[in-house]
Amino acid sequence: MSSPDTLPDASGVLSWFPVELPPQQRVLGLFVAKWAIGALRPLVQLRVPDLLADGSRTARDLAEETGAHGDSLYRVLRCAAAIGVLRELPGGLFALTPAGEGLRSGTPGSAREMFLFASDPMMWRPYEDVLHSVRTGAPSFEHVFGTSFFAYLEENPAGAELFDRAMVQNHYPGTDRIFEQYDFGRFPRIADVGGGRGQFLAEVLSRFPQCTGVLCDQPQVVAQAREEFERRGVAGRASVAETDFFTGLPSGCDAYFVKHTLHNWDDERAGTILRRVREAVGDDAGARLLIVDMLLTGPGEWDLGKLTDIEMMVALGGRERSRDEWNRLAAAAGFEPANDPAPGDLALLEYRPVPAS
Ligand SMILES: C[S@@+](CC[C@H](N)C(=O)[O-])C[C@H]1O[C@@H](n2cnc3c(N)ncnc32)[C@H](O)[C@@H]1O
Repeated sequence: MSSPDTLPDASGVLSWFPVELPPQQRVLGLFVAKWAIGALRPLVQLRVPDLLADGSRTARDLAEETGAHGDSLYRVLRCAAAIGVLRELPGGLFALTPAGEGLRSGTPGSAREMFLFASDPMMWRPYEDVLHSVRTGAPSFEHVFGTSFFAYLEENPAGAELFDRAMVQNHYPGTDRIFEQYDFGRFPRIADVGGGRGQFLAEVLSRFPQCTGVLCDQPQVVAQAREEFERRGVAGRASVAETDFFTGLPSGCDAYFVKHTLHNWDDERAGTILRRVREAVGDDAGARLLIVDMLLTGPGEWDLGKLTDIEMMVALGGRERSRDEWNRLAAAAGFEPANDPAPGDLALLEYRPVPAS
C-alpha cells in the first residue's frame, strides 16, 4: 500500500503554482486559477479577443475603444499575457495566442461561450456555500438562488441563452474521440434526448448521411435548433420534438442518445429519464440506449470526472458515475450493458433493452 508521501499529486493540479512551494502549502497554488479567470473574464466581456482579431493593439487603444479604465485594463492584459492567452510585444502592444483565439466569438473550436457560462455568477455563487451541499446533500445552487438550476433558467432568459450557447461548445476531445470511433450509422433513426440546440445530433447526421434524427428537448431550447441544422446541411433529416423527458419520449427510434444530461440529475430523476427511454423502446430488441457521460475510475485514481462531479453536486444535485452505478441505474430501467468502454474519461455506454417478462 502506498503511504501518503508516495501518492501522486492528482496529475499535477497541485503543481499549478509557478514557484516551488513546500508540500504543506501546495494547495495555495490552486488559487492561480481564480486570479487567471478573474483577469480573463472582463477581457472576454469587453470582447478584447475580437478586437485583436486583425492584429496587435495597445492597451490605451483598447481602453479607448471599450471605454475601460486604462491602467486596470493594462493590468488584466498583462496578466493574460503572463498566462499565455495573449502576447505582450514591444511598444506596449498585445496580440492573441492560439488560446486567446479560442476566446473570440464565432470561430471554429471557440470556447468563448463556455468560458462566459462557467465563469458567470450563476456558476460561481454556488461555490460560496459548498458546505451547504456537503452538510445536507442538496445543491447549494438552490440555497443561494432559492430555486433549482433549470427553474432558474426558465425565469432568467439571459441565463438560459448563455447556458444554451455554452452547450453548443460542450465539445471536449473526448466527444471527438466518440464521434470518430463509434458507428452511429448502425441506427437509421436517432433520438438525441436533452440534446440542447441540436449541435451533436447535427454532427452525427453530417458524419452519417444514412441516418435521420429527432431532437428531444424543452420547447424553448429546440426552438433554436433549426438554424443549427440548416448551418450543418442536415435540416432535411432532422426533426424536433418538444419534450419533457420526465414525462415521455417519442417512440420508434433505433437509438436513444443521452449526452451530458443524466449527470445533471440524482439517481431517482436520472432513473425516471431512463424509464421513459425504455418505454419509448418498447418491444424493439434491436434499439439501443447510448449514454455519453463521464465514466469514473476506481479509488485514488486521477479522473477529471471526480472534479466535474463537484459541479454536478453544487449546481444541480446530479453526479458523475462509475460503471457499477451506471449499470445499476440502467438495469432498474430495463437495460443491460452491450459494450465495455474504458473509464477515466467521457465514455459512450451502450445498453440493450431487457425483454419485459
Ligand atoms: C447539460 S445540457 C446537455 C446538452 C447536450 N446534450 C450536450 O451534450 O451539450 C442538458 C440538457 O437537458 C435539457 N433538459 C433539462 N430538463 C429537461 C426536461 N425536463 N426535458 C427535456 N430536456 C430537458 C436542457 O434543456 C439541456 O439542453
